[in-house]
Amino acid sequence: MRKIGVLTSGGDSPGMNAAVMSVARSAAMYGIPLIGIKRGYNGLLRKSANLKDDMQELTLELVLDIADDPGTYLRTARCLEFKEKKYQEKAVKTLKSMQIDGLVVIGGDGSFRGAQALCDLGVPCIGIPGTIDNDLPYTEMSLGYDTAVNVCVEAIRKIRATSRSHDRPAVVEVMGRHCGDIALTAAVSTGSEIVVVPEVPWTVEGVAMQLQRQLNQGNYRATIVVAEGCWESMAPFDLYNFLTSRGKPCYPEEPMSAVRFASVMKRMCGMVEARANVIGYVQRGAEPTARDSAFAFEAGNLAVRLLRDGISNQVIGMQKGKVFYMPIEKALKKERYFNRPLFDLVNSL
Ligand SMILES: Nc1ncnc2c1ncn2[C@@H]1O[C@H](COP(=O)(O)OP(=O)(O)OP(=O)(O)O)[C@@H](O)[C@H]1O
Ligand SMILES: O=P(O)(O)OC[C@H]1O[C@](O)(CO)[C@@H](O)[C@@H]1O
Repeated sequence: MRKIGVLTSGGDSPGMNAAVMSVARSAAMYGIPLIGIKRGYNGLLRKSANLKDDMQELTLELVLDIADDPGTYLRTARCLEFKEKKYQEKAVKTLKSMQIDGLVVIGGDGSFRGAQALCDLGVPCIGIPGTIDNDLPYTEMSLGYDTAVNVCVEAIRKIRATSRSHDRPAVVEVMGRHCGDIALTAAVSTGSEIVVVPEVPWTVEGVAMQLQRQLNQGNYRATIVVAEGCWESMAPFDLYNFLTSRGKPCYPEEPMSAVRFASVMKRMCGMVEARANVIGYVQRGAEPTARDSAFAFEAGNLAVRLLRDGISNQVIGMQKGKVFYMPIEKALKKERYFNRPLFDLVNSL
């Protein structure tokens, strides 16, 4: 390997910087110069006027202290045109011109598809899972998920404390576009009474009945944890007619949201108040937990060792507590498992 490149792609995730630091220390130890590529695959398409805005040599001096920092030092971005072959070929040209013989890609499944495309064009790539969503079925851990869950748990505990003081239920929206893992784990870890996720179809009336059951039991401060993407799996509901007929302004085409959902619950269950909280980007911009940082450290080193040893087109993961690797193509074909029994348990107690 003359040089190795590293990039972060997709949504940022806590632990990405720790992985870059580990890649840098490992590359330095094996005597391989390391180039940091900026803003995901955009950097490989050389969109900036100055080379240094697209890539820079990552010396130890630059990255030794970034491991604990949230966000990603290399910046990240979505680069939609990279799905097209002509742009992938352009990236290969850039890599060749920079004498970069191998690439470490830190990101989620979309980023891994990009890495697979580069592998198909002859560029050795290794993927490190970095997404808070935990939607990569081949691995038990993805950088940022543990941190995101812990941020949610801390927030929900506080929300439940004030909900308890005021005897009023709360709707808490957490991240997860197509994946309800953050919502489910956060709900289980906080004793929240109801959880709603994109994986399981649901009705507004059904959740109102669940909440009513809690109220009937004297639990006036039940927490409904909803995953950001759960509105997609909601059965059609006439929000406009429901809210406007009950004196709450709403426009005809307005979609459901945590705030509107809390309003609907309040009116369906005849409560004085129900409050919505959207935890949002504090989940993604948090400092990594020790668990995420430790995984990043091991994964970063393994990625460089694999490239050094001529092993490529692999993604790194965690299975039964051990770091391992497997072919990207195979990993992307794995079916995702959603813990339905746990989901049913939370909603049935
Ligand atoms: N099929 C594909 N072929 C080539 N590149 C792809 C493909 N899908 C995605 N990418 C590249 O990966 C980038 C990130 O993808 P995506 O937005 O799906 O995020 P991700 O890596 O899955 O992470 P997260 O879901 O956590 O945001 C895209 O903007 C694009 O540059
Ligand atoms: O940065 P954006 O485009 O708002 O992305 C949000 C999405 O990214 C994720 O945080 C994953 O990185 C999802 O949970 C969320 O739906």
